[in-house]
Amino acid sequence: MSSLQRQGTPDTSPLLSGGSAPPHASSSPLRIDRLDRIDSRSSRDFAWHPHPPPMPGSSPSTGGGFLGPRLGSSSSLGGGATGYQSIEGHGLTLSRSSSSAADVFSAGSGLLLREGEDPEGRSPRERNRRCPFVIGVAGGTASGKTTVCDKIIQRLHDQCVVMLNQDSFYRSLTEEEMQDVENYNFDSPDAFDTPALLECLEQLKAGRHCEVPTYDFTQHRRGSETRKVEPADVIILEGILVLHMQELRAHCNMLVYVDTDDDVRLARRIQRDVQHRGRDIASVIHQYTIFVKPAFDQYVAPSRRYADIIIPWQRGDNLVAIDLITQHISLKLRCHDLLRIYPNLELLPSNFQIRGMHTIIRDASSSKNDFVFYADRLNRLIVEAGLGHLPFQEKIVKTPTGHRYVGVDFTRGICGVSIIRSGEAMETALRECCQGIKLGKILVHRHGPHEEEEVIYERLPSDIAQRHVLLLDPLVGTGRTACRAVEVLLARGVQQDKILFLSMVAAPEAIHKLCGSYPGMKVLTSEIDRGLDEDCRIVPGIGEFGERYFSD
Ligand SMILES: Nc1ncnc2c1ncn2[C@@H]1O[C@H](COP(=O)(O)OP(=O)(O)O)[C@@H](O)[C@H]1O
Ligand SMILES: Nc1ccn([C@@H]2O[C@H](COP(=O)(O)O)[C@@H](O)[C@H]2O)c(=O)n1
Repeated sequence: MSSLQRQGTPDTSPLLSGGSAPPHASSSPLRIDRLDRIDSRSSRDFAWHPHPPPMPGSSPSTGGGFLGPRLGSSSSLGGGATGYQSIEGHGLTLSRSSSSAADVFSAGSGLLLREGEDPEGRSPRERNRRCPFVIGVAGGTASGKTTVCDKIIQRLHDQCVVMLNQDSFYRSLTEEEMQDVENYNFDSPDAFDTPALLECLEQLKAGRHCEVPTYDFTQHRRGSETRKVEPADVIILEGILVLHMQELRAHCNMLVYVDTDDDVRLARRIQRDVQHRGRDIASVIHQYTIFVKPAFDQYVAPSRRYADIIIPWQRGDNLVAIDLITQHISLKLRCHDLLRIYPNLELLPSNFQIRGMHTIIRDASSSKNDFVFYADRLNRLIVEAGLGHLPFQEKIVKTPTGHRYVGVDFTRGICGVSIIRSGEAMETALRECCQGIKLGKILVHRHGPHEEEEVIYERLPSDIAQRHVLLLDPLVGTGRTACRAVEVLLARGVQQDKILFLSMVAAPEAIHKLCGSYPGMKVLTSEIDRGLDEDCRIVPGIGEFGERYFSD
């Protein structure tokens, strides 16, 4: 009997508990590759779907793995790494990343559970889950994938996270294959029951539980038991071929590659397989040479190019990398909490152009010219996005080539109302988009952060009650001034569902107040910041917007 056939302790646990990684923080850089892809995938796929979401049809980039900017601990980059931005409280530096979780406030996880029949037979808990954030984690055998996932799960302790191991979906060997198990290639894609894994993944993404097989590495077959996995906010899919298999990658919002030197992996593998998988050293080395290493070179190493994040994992725990990943996931989950709670909240879809505009606008050292230029540019995008929410009517026109074009007609009867003084900075964008639009103004004054808001001045179109109103204020912090302005409009007979509130930056407090108090009113903002400081200023914020825009 070869050691591949030996009896031993079944290793069917979803998490290998063994292993004691040295608890020192590594200064290894985390190689960030295309965090923009994480974001673009996230904005497309990672949305709250009351019904099962559509299958994401992502087409992975084939760009080189290490071309992206680097991220490392502050010690590794030092102060000289220009162009890098600090993540508050963690001493991290990153480049091009979308945001740190520190910038965003958690709205909690107020699930909207309702009892009742579900046509798909899901429980209320299953039904009300949002579409989960899926992280694919790959890397060579014994690279530390499970350990990395374990650490991510520990850090996401306030979120509901489940793990799917590709290992659990190894096919059971037939009697014939068992006879010649030494020559069976467990590192080939054919060794896995990928349809079963996909089915589980799809069930979880649809908000349903799934039954995951248990696998016995000593017997090379599935156990009779299955493991029930409940739907969760975050699904971690881990395995050697997760990044290699396009059908698995397509499900992931974030792709992580755990990068560990071959010799380190072989040493870890020998130790693990001997201790936990009933093998002897000779058989591990034989299997490694004949199958594991060639398959690594053929499938696993090349799949690194699909990774958004590559984590060097040979020298202790790379906590910098783990923190960055968990911060990014928290950011996504928290933003979606607000979007899920308030159907009347809209976020301007982000991209690097928009992030770049925010960066200049938020930079205290930006010149007045730059501030105004980029504020106007961003406001224009916000206004255009806002106008897209107005009702429309079909309109058919004839093109110069004589063909029919079925289009839409812009809504008539709209007006803008700016909240003085910052809101007036958005008037330019509105005028540029809607020629000749009527504009009104409201001035709300508050003597101190805890005083009542007082309406000092209002000048509104006389027929405002018949109009759709775009209410403009680039910054909303507590939301109290904005609410007071909304009250003025309502008192003038404007219907709630004909008000569209447009802002550049909103604190979560303002979102709660505006969206919660006026569920009929749509609120559109470009970014949601972390919160308010003790003086009720938005953090990280923009500063005094009106002052920066209008003063000489
Ligand atoms: N950073 C590390 N330093 C030392 N040992 C580690 C480290 N990460 C993982 N290990 C050990 O290496 C072995 C393989 O790790 P594991 O996470 O199970 O790898 P994989 O899931 O990629 O096969 C385990 O025994 C684990 O405890
Ligand atoms: N019966 C089996 C099944 C798989 N293997 C090896 O497991 C490795 C994948 O698991 P990791 O935790 O190391 O990622 C893979 O390299 C297979 O060779 C096995 O030895 N026996």
